[in-house]
Amino acid sequence: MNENTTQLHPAFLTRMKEMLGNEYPAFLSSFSAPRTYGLRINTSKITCEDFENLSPFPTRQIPWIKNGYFYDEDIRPSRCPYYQAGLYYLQEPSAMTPASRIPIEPGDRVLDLCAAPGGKATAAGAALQGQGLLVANDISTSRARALLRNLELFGIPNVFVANETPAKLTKAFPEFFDKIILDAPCSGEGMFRKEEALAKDWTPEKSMELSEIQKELILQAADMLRPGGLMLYSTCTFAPAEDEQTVSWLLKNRPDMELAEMEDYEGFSHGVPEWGNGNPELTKCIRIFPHKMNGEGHFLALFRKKGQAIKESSRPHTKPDKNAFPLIEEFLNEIGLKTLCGQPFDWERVEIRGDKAYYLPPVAHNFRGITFLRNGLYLGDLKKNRFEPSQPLALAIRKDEAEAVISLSASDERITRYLKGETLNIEPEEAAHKKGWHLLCADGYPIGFGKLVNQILKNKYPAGWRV
Ligand SMILES: C[S@@+](CC[C@H](N)C(=O)[O-])C[C@H]1O[C@@H](n2cnc3c(N)ncnc32)[C@H](O)[C@@H]1O
Repeated sequence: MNENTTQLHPAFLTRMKEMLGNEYPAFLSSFSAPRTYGLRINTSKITCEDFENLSPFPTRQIPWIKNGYFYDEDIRPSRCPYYQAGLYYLQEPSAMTPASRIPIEPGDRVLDLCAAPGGKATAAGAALQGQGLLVANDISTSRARALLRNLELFGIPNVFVANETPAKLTKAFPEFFDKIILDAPCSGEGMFRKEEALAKDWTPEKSMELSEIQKELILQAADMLRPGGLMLYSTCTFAPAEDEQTVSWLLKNRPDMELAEMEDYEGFSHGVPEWGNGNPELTKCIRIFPHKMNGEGHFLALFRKKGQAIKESSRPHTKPDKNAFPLIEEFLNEIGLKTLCGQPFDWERVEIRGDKAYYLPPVAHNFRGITFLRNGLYLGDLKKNRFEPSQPLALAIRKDEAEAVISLSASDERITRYLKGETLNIEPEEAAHKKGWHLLCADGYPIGFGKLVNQILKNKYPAGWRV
């Protein structure tokens, strides 16, 4: 045992030795290997090719994730303005795998049941390209807030961020979703290298306790999946009680659920039937071990619900409050915005609540009784005679979608100063107009709003977003 494995509980090591046999020494050695660092490109804002051309730091493609890149430990991608523009999400490479193995298409109705802080939900939202609906839920209020912030940073407009018990959601959404991600709370054995606290907190009883929760969650999630829909179950643990055994339990209790194949990669291992109830179908599950590939540790199972359901088309929203529209319209005209996330701006989706304006998801649903943090995109505030745009609106606008922009190079020190809340001097040739609302962009990618007066850009980057 080396210094990196002395923290590990002897019962954990004994179980891993039994599971891995002659691979066990390699598994142990992986604890002395450096951690892997990754970022995932937000393809709803930038293509991978454009990112590769733009990236100011070196990256290497993650071979099993189309839009994922490794970066070195000494790089701080969160300090780069592209991060504040929502161009990528920092995520451990194996944790990118679940969202990459469920085929989400624009227009789908997607649920991420245990979504905070948003590692999988941001990927699902980007795949939707503004069409369909993403319900992202977490039972913890503080974690749901972090989830909302990450979805806003990613510029995802068609989202409903809930803070509910899965039982309540199950009642509201019977057989509603085309795709479901259940990234369950787990003992986190695959994250021991990344988070030492998880290793210290591990007890032999923990997996059994968590597996009871996982069984309940997976049944509730199955209830919300429409026939013909797909559900991805994942954990970041190696414990069979939380992996193959949870999957076996669902298959046994829900004959309408079957396992589906996922796109393979040479470094993946597969589910082991004997670690579950012996069902040979369990080999369709994917396991990620740190001694087999450049990732920490994960388990994935993709389920299909048997049968077919006709996909309901989106319904228009009812009763838009048109009184507030002129102020919003005036603002949209001022910045020259006609589309949002590539779709024509749809006034039927504008909802006014109090003095706030929202852009509802294109899929209408009755969310009554559900505790939520956000329904749609927060557009901004209605003041007495004017409209103040929100930061989430700035981030939902795609490159070249607005006309009134000030586009500086990401390396221009004014971008850093803007992100700190300072006012900026802008040369006449740098701004689209002489005065008024502008969208400040880093290399064309929106960062936030400002108001130009006499070559001074008044900073509208909200205090809570500053770096
Ligand atoms: C593994 S984390 C999710 C990570 C997230 N999917 C991501 O990729 O960023 C599990 C989450 O489940 C939430 N959770 C725990 N128990 C839950 C329950 N009974 N129902 C819903 N969420 C739960 C936790 O608050 C936690 O945020």
